[in-house]
Order: sequence, then C-alpha cells, then structure tokens
Amino acid sequence: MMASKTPEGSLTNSSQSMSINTLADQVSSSLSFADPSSDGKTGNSKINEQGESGKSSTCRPSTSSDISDESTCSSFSSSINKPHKANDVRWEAIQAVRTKHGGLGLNHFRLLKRLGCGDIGTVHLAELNGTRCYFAMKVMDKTALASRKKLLRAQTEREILQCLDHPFLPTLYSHFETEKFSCLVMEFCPGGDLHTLRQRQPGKRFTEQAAKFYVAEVLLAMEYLHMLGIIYRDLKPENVLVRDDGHVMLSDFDLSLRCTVSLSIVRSANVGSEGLSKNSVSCSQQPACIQQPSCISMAPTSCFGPRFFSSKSKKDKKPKTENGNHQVTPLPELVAEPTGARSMSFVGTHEYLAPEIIKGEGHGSAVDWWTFGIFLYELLFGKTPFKGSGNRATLFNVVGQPLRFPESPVVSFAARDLIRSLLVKEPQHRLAYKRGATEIKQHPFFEGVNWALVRCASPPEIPKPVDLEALNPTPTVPAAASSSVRSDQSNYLEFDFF
Ligand SMILES: Nc1ncnc2c1ncn2[C@@H]1O[C@H](COP(=O)(O)OP(=O)(O)OP(=O)(O)O)[C@@H](O)[C@H]1O
Repeated sequence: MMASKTPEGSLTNSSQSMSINTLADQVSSSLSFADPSSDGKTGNSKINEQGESGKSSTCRPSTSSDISDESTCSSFSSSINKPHKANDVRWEAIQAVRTKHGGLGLNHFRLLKRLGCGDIGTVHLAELNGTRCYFAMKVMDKTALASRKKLLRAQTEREILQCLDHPFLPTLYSHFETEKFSCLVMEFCPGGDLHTLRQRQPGKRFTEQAAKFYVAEVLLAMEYLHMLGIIYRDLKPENVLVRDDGHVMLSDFDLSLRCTVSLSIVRSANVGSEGLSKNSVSCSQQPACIQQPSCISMAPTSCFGPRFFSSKSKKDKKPKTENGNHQVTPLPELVAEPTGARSMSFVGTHEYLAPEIIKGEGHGSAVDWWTFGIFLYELLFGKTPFKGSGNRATLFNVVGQPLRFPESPVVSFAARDLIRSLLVKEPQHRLAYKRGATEIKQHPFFEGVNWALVRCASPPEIPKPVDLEALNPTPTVPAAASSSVRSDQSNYLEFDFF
C-alpha cells in the first residue's frame, strides 16, 4: 500500500533543501515522534523539514531570524505597505516610540503573560509601555536558533509576516533584535485558537453554520497566501486564532514554502483548464514577498448591510433578460494558484499530512487543499478522518484507507461532498488543483456566501472581553526567555486567560 519508495538523496526546492528518505524510513522515523494525543489535541507532533518532531501539543514550535532592527531592513513592516491595516493606532504608537528613542527594543514593552511556546520561540502578551496598545511578541533565542539550525525557518516566517496585509492574517508591527533575542511584534488575538474553541462546543464540534464561517475565512486567507506564492502547509485548528471581534487569523508560518506564482484573470465564468489557458491574462512570475502582485487592482468593498449568507440561492438572483431568460454575465475570475511549485520536504502534522507528502512524491499547493478538507472534517465531526492508534498508523491510514464519515452528527450532503472532493488521494484529481480557491468557493457548500463581505459578517461567537490592564507584568521575562524556549516556564505566572 505505502510501499512505493522514493530514491534516497538530497533534493532541493526553491527555498529549502533536505535529505529525502524512503517512505519506510519516513514512516518509521515518525514512530519516534512524540504523540501528544494525550491532551486530546489533534495536532500530533509537528514535523519540520528535517523530519524531526518539533513540538508537543502543549508547546508548539516556531522560529525567527538574524536581521537587526527593522528600521534597517529593506522590507520592514509599516502601515505604508499595509494599506488594509493602516488605520490602526498601534502603528502610530510604535512610530512615536521609534521617533523618540531612535528604535524599538524589549525595554519599551511590558511583558504581561506568556501566551504559549513554539519550537524555538515563546509568545508573550506585551504592552507598549504606557500606551494600552497590546501585542503578541514572539521572543526567540538567537543562539538556540543557530545551534538548532532553525535560522532559515525563522527567516521564512519573518519574511512572510512582513508581506501580509489581509484581514484574516496577522499584522507584523515590528521586528527588532537584542544581543540575545530576535523579536516579532504581532497582532494579539485574545480569543484563543479554534481547537480550544471547538472543545467548548456541544459535542466538541461546530454547527455547520459556524464551521462554514470559519472555513470561509480560512479559505480567503489561503487564497491570498497562494496569490503571494506562499504554500501554508500547516493548517489545523490550533493555528487558527480568534480575534477579539470573533473573526479568525491564521498563524504560524515557519513551515510555509515560498515559490513563484503566475496570476491569471480568467474571463469566462465556467472554465476548466482549457479556459484557463485560452482566456487568461498572465502576469510575469513574481517571487513571493519581493513584490506585491502589481497586476491586480482590488476595488474597495463596501460593508454596508453585510450579509454573509444571502437568503436567496444564486439561481434566484440571476438577472433576467427582456424575454425572461436568465442572463449570465461572467465576472472575471482571479486564479492565483502556484501549481508549478514542488517541494520534497516532509513537513506538517501527522493527521493533516497529505498522502503525497507521506509518500515523498513531491508536493505543491494542493497540500493546502487536502489540509483544508481535514480541517473542515474536524470542525464538523470533532475528529480527523484518518487518525490511527499512533503516528505510524495515522500515516498508513492517510495513504491507504478510504474516507469514511461517522453516522452522527448528520452533516449536509454538500459538506460531505466538499470534503470528499478535497480528500482525494491523488493531488491532480483533488478539488482546487487547477484553479485554487476559486473552485472551492463555487462549491454548493458555500452557496449564498458573499465572499467580499465575509469580513463584515457576524461571527458565530465573540470572545469575552479581557481586562488587559488588570494584568501584572511578568517579573523577569527577558531573563526567563533567555533560558531558551525549551526550558521550563516556572518564571511565568500562569492563570486562566482565555
Ligand atoms: N498573535 C497571537 N495572539 C495570541 N496568541 C498567540 C499569537 N501567536 C501565537 N500565540 C500563541 O502562542 C503559541 C505559540 O505560538 P508559536 O507561533 O510560537 O508556535 P506554534 O504556533 O505552536 O508553532 P511553531 O512551533 O511552529 O512556532 C500558540 O500556540 C498560540 O497559542
């Protein structure tokens, strides 16, 4: 079943290189990965490109980099290159400190609480001194990064964060370095993650309506990432954080792959691959994160009368011609799927790994659509479809077992059909393989979704407000962080925050 062997050897892709083992080696090495299922998380251990288990479900890894204060970076984060986030007072607060002190450092922040730890970084809730502006600050030990060969992962994550400007993706406000640490100052999400939120739902699963909302936002975020040539590769509920307004934000980009992407405007509404090649206006290939795609001009959307789910079906709303026939006016479709991207890395989280990753066949952007299917399944059924008794069994199930749905809860045909179309083992037959998110948006499961107004829709749940001002600063955070993120966290005051 999983016997197809990949020749051993060293392969490279656009941003990373790694040694590829045989499938058998990969599977057996996965046996030594810690199985964090003990705490009930679906995450399983996360696998990085070295094939090592980077995290446990209670302490998830991440990394950072080696560039000095962002004011010296060529592509630093600022409100100028993030027009969608420009009206945010936090930019001004940061800029004021920078202007006054000539830069930004750890001493300008009060670290209030440890929010979590990743592979080699710890994330803190931080207040910019005296401003009531709160951030999630990821603090990484540079020596640990270098000794564990994680500098590239850290750099990838930082560079990706720097170029994001999307409602469902994190804003990076600043990056600075001290002698020991590399720090990313990001948007803080007070609502916890979707995994935790799911545990609190009746039956530990979301209603179909709630799941539709969350996956719609994730889909838009992934579409944007693909547009920038970024394959996310680590979608799972733990990486989807909930903002104070109940909308979500994808986090954790250290396993992402950057590649080139060709953007196409497809003029026909109903096209297959033929339509793509005939009707597309193709932009030249742009390296991800170097330049924003210049060929797309996005009209500003109005949020008046937001309606996420329209009451009428699409069929009913089609305009009619004078003789009463439905007139179909095809809108141009943007297709931005990095279909040519290929990586041989063995990365991801066991229950979410796509078959082509496990088999070591090389993978591209279709892995994100596989994980999207697993994600939707988990939100609806409260478990992932291929989970085995251990990591090895899980990997075998992903590759060899057919998809099955539990008898309960009862889930709509459209939802099951979408999942079935996404969890196709051969990537070339998977939904969205050719035209990316566009294909998924058109699936009947999303019928009636007003994609332009998703960001204005009412979320299923809004987190309880947290009194951040009542928090006391962590007494010795830089010292605590300096003991490396893998050290015990006893210096931190732990309490129920979310
Ligand atoms: N912007 C944020 N707002 C609130 N909490 C966050 C934010 N970013 C991260 N966290 C919390 O901090 C934890 C650690 O995040 P981090 O990105 O370092 O690691 P990770 O997601 O576990 O994965 P990795 O090991 O790949 O870095 C997360 O699990 C999350 O709970």
